[in-house]
Amino acid sequence: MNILVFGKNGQVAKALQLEPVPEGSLTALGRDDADLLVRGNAEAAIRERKPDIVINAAAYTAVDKAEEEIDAAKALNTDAPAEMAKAAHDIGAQFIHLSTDYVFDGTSHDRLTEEAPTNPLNKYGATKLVGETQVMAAHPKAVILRTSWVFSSFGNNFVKTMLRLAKDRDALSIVADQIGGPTEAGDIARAALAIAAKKHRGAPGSGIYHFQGTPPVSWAEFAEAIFETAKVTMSVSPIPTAEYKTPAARPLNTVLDCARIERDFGVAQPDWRSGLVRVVKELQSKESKS
Ligand SMILES: NC(=O)C1=CN([C@@H]2O[C@H](COP(=O)(O)OP(=O)(O)OC[C@H]3O[C@@H](n4cnc5c(N)ncnc54)[C@H](OP(=O)(O)O)[C@@H]3O)[C@@H](O)[C@H]2O)C=CC1
Ligand SMILES: Cc1cn([C@H]2C[C@H](O)[C@@H](COP(=O)(O)OP(=O)(O)O[C@H]3O[C@@H](C)C(=O)[C@@H](O)[C@H]3O)O2)c(=O)[nH]c1=O
Repeated sequence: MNILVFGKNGQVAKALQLEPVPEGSLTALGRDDADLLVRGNAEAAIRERKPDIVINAAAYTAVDKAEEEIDAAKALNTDAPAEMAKAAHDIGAQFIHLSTDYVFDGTSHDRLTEEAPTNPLNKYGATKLVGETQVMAAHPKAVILRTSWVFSSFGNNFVKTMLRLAKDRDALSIVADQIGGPTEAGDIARAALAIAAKKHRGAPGSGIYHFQGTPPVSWAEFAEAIFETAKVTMSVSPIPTAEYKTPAARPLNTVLDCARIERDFGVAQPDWRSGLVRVVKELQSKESKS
């Protein structure tokens, strides 16, 4: 099983590169190998390497900046995934793509199934949603993992932001009315590889699958858990979204129903608290070495 990953230096791609690939190999490509802003690069890379499976972990993930840089967000989140899906389909490769809880508007009070109505509030979510549709149109057997609130010891994420802010602050105001599920990049990588192996052996599942850490929390509760795990003293004041102004609007409730992925691929919902312990340990060990 030969896997080609796009997004080499991103959180999920880095986690993928740390996992063992039984009976196979994994090659990751970054911006220097294939700049995805240039049409045709993704297709050329897939045709040249002829993998069994393509995993797209590249994206434009700067949610606020995407409001301004719409062309780049569309190129990365819509056009490049569509091109990859078509090229993968053409050479007979499986395709696994990642999407986001920000395709929802967050107004539902229920757990969101894969069929729940979408209505992105921001450009990042909108470009990811069209990406989902185009991927499935180009490659009907593709798998799209919709995940959320990704954290790891690499790149940019909320855990690293909180620990960075704690260096010169002893109090933070954090939104408490946005509820979702933090998801460790390592858990996403293991889920994607388990699905890749099953699809490679001919397992039938395809389409959109929700995959999110549990239990559901607010960003404020997540921040409390981060400081508690890292043994950092910090006063967290819960605030409503209205009091934290950002260029891009964010959805309130994005608690995802993850039953389908367990039913079709036997992938259980991970407990983010275990992932947080691992990631805080990794960050503290990196810091003690620097
Ligand atoms: N982060 C999150 O909280 C969430 C992420 N997701 C989805 O999961 C997936 C992975 O996210 P995550 O690992 O956090 O993403 P990251 O932002 O950590 O990584 C994205 C990668 O895309 C690469 N990239 C950006 N522009 C280009 C370009 N022009 N050409 C080639 N590569 C480029 C970046 O490269 P470089 O390092 O060179 O900039 C980076 O390595 C994405 O699809 C994202 O939408 C879903 C829900 C939540
Ligand atoms: C730094 C900070 C953030 N916040 C709020 C802002 C926002 O509502 C929430 C999270 O902030 P961030 O900007 O770090 O997270 P954000 O970039 O919105 O994270 C999203 O990224 C994309 C890629 C996804 O796909 C989503 O699933 C989600 O993970 O916390 C505070 O309330 N206080 C603070 O001091």
